[in-house]
Amino acid sequence: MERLGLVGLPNAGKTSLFNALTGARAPVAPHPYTTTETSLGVASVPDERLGRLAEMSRSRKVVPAGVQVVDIAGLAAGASQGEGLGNRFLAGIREVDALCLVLRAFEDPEVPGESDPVAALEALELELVLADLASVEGQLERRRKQARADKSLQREVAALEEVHEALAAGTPLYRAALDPEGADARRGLFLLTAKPVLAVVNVTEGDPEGAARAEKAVGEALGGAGEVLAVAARLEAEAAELEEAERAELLEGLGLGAGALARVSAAAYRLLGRRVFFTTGEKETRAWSFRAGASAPECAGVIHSDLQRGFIRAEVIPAEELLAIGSWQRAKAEGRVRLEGRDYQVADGDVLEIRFNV
Ligand SMILES: Nc1ncnc2c1ncn2[C@@H]1O[C@H](COP(=O)(O)OP(=O)(O)OP(=O)(O)O)[C@@H](O)[C@H]1O
Ligand SMILES: [Mg+2]
Repeated sequence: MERLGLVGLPNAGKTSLFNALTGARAPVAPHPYTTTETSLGVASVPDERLGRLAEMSRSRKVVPAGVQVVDIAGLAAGASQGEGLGNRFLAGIREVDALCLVLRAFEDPEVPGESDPVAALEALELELVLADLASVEGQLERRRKQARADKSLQREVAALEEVHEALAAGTPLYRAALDPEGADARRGLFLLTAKPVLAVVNVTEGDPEGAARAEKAVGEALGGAGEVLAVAARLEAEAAELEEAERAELLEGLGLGAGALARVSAAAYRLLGRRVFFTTGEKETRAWSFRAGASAPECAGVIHSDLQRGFIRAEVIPAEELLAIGSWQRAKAEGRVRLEGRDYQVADGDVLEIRFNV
């Protein structure tokens, strides 16, 4: 499962957001460095097609797709030099697939710290860039020496130099315009700012104008490098403790729609290039996560390795089409369920039934 790491200054509301997304009850407090160990949880990805399919099939169980969320210790200025919980913080970030920058925009005199999301973004970016710069500088020296003897390393050196130049100018790699040719060489560097990002602006509840303003300012500062979502994390964390129906009612009443979980997990899915397909029957209806572009046997393997090994064919119909027809049997009888082979690229929202033989 892909991992989304919550990154922010102390007291930004990372754990509140973590609790809102995962339904966990990790400690939240108005003092910095409440979180010292990284905690892991799973955010389910709400999908309204799932409930409708389950209803159609009268399924006994419904299983949504998920994304792993990692609550990382707060970052302090100077973390790249080992300040605050410096190294622990950086190690936590290395292990995730995408970054969710949590930026404080709520006002609360009880909670120490600034409420300036753009300044917070700059502070975070500076630390991440400095950490990357330190790793690139070490490697660049070594590679330059090696390239004198081995000309085949020159391309790698060129890629490193390009990265070094961007970082030295203070630009995180997620918004640097880098030569696609150097992508392979860059992957081997495991740099923090090479990961895709999204930003959550943690706003005061019940202030839509303030939220829109903060969202816009951060969007401009990020320069289109990532999606920006305004979330009232404290309120959403409280809502996450309620029963599902009560929660939906509360969020609906406040004009928050499906809430932060739906918006943030959907944004993370887009960012990570994830897609879902469905299986549906009386036993269960389930959403399965796969990488965009995966073939039918690869998707079968997401369900079980036996299904990939013994893959024969996939029966396929888009969820919306199936829902309009109203039953799998009828869809089959009407010839609307397609039979696809090994080369079929599964599309987001496909309902699959795998024929296999082991
Ligand atoms: N949108 C909000 N409005 C008002 N208060 C908030 C909001 N979000 C979080 N808080 C409060 O801010 C304080 C810090 O929140 P939280 O513990 O989630 O931050 P954190 O980023 O995890 O901090 P740390 O770095 O110490 O782990 C808590 O008292 C929390 O209730
Ligand atoms: Mg915390």
